[in-house]
Parts: sequence; structure tokens; C-alpha cells
Amino acid sequence: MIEIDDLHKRYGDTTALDGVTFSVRPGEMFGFVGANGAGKTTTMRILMGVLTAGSGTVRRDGRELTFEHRRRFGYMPEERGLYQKMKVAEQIEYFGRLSGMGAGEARKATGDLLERLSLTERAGDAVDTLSLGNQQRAQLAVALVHRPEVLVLDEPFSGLDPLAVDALAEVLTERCRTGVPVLFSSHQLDLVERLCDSVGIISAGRMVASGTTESLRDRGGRGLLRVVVRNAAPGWTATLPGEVTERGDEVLLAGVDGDGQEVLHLAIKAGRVEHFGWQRPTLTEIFREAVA
Ligand SMILES: Nc1ncnc2c1ncn2[C@@H]1O[C@H](COP(=O)(O)OP(=O)(O)OP(=O)(O)O)[C@@H](O)[C@H]1O
Repeated sequence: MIEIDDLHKRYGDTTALDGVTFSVRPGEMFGFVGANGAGKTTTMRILMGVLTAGSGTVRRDGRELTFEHRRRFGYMPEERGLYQKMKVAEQIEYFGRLSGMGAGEARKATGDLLERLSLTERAGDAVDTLSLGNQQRAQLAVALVHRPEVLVLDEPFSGLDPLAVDALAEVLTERCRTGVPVLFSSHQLDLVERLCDSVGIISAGRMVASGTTESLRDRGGRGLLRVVVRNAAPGWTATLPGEVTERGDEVLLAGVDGDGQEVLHLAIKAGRVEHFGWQRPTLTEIFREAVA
């Protein structure tokens, strides 16, 4: 378990973190989301010991983090950090060795990751000859090579093509299933919603919502009532309750009290009802509301 407890951090007059608290359990994939400048990178840097907090603590299984703990973590920093002239495979192996792997073990883990991330053909090329997306894949391989006990990744999916997104999602899910806590930041909320067990939303240095993806969606209440009526007479929506949005035959109603049966009756009278159901808010909608 990784526990982030009441972190505060100031840069001069700017308050970057103002009491950030959350935890990531073993085998949990935690999506860390927030607007630009909300404090995600600062939190992850403190977690990794790259930056010191003004106050607050970061613990692993109840003990304050030490250098030894962090050596067994996998970290992908925002500023990325590959040696541009070094060859891809050499570099991944090198970082594996730095983290204490034997030569054979590091070579094998590098080969496996290159394969998984579709980089095998570029193994012998210098990093600065790779496209940005491929450099990102190499950077991810560096974070993963030593089979870290905890993963902390700052926007690992940004700039990846859809196939690379899927490949990385698969690797992270596998690692997570072995009990590794995975914390990553992202602005791709659909991806966070699809992959993560839990989500933390940070706004102006404070956690404004956190919990399992399902609990956050439930907390948004029943959400919108979605009704699709074919061949309805124009104007049938005029007497519907709530705030009505029409998109062709589809009608979305916000703020409907009760179970919506009255809407269903009106819809049946109006035409052929093809769909009638509640739509829980998406993570994007929850995010917008939380940071508003
Ligand atoms: N080295 C620094 N010096 C001064 N202010 C800083 C520094 N680093 C970050 N900040 C400020 O701290 C706040 C939090 O920044 P941080 O980089 O943690 O946000 P973020 O959530 O990672 O943003 P993004 O999504 O844009 O990467 C911002 O107001 C930022 O301007």
C-alpha cells in the first residue's frame, strides 16, 4: 500500500499542494487526474523523492519511504530522461543493471519489453533517431525493466498511437494483477475510466474527489434520462420534465425526479420507444463538475 498523507508544497508564493491525501492499494490501478497545473507532477515528484514536501509524508505499508524503497519503484518522470545518443536496447539494459539486475536478466527483460512495445526493430538505434512516440515507448521500457514493486508514471499514455496505448495498457494491467500498485496521471479520461480501479481528482493542490470509478459514478446520482423515440410527432418533448436536450430522435433529460415513469408514458404515446434508460455520468462529466 502506498499512502500519501497531507502533502503541502509551495513554490515561492504559489501553493502547489494544499493537503493532498490518498492511497493506492496493492494490485490497484489509480488514475490521477486534474487540470494543467493542479499538482499531479509535484505529488509524483515528492512520492519519488525528486522533490521534498513542505510537510506531509509518503509511506509504503506504514513505513516512511526510503531510498531503498524507491530504488525498487518504476518511475516515468514528466521531463523524461533518456540518453539521446545511446542505443535503445543498451539503454534499457543499462537502467535494469542500475536497479540491481544481473546482465542476463536485464538483457532478457529488455528483449521482452521491446517485443511487447513493438520496438524490437529499433533496438540498435540511438534514441534521438526515434519518433517522439517511440522515444516514449523506450522511456516506458526503462520504467518497467526491473519489474518494479510500485509504478509511478507521469502521463505515460500521452503521445502514443492507439496500438501503443493498448500494448501499454496490457503491460500495466498484467503488472497490476501481480499485486503492484500502479499510479499514473493522464488527461485521457476515457482511458482512465476504462483502465483504473480508482481515480483521484486534484484541483488547485487539493483532492476534490477520489474513490473507485464506480463509486464516483454512483455518487453523481442517476444522471441523465435518455429516451429514443422513432416517428414521434414534432413537439412531443414540450411537456417533458427536467432540462431537455434533443439530438434527432434522442432526448436527454437532466434533473428528472422519481423513476421517470411519467416520461416513459409520454414517450409511448408519442411514438415507438427504442430506448429508455438512465445514463450515469461519465468520468469526464464528474471531472468537469469536480473542478468547476
Ligand atoms: N519549479 C517550479 N517553480 C515554480 N512553480 C512551480 C514549479 N513546478 C510547478 N510549479 C507550479 O506548481 C503548480 C502545480 O504544478 P504541477 O506541475 O504539479 O501540475 P500538474 O498537475 O502536473 O500539471 P500538468 O497537467 O500541466 O502537467 C502549478 O501552479 C505550477 O505552475
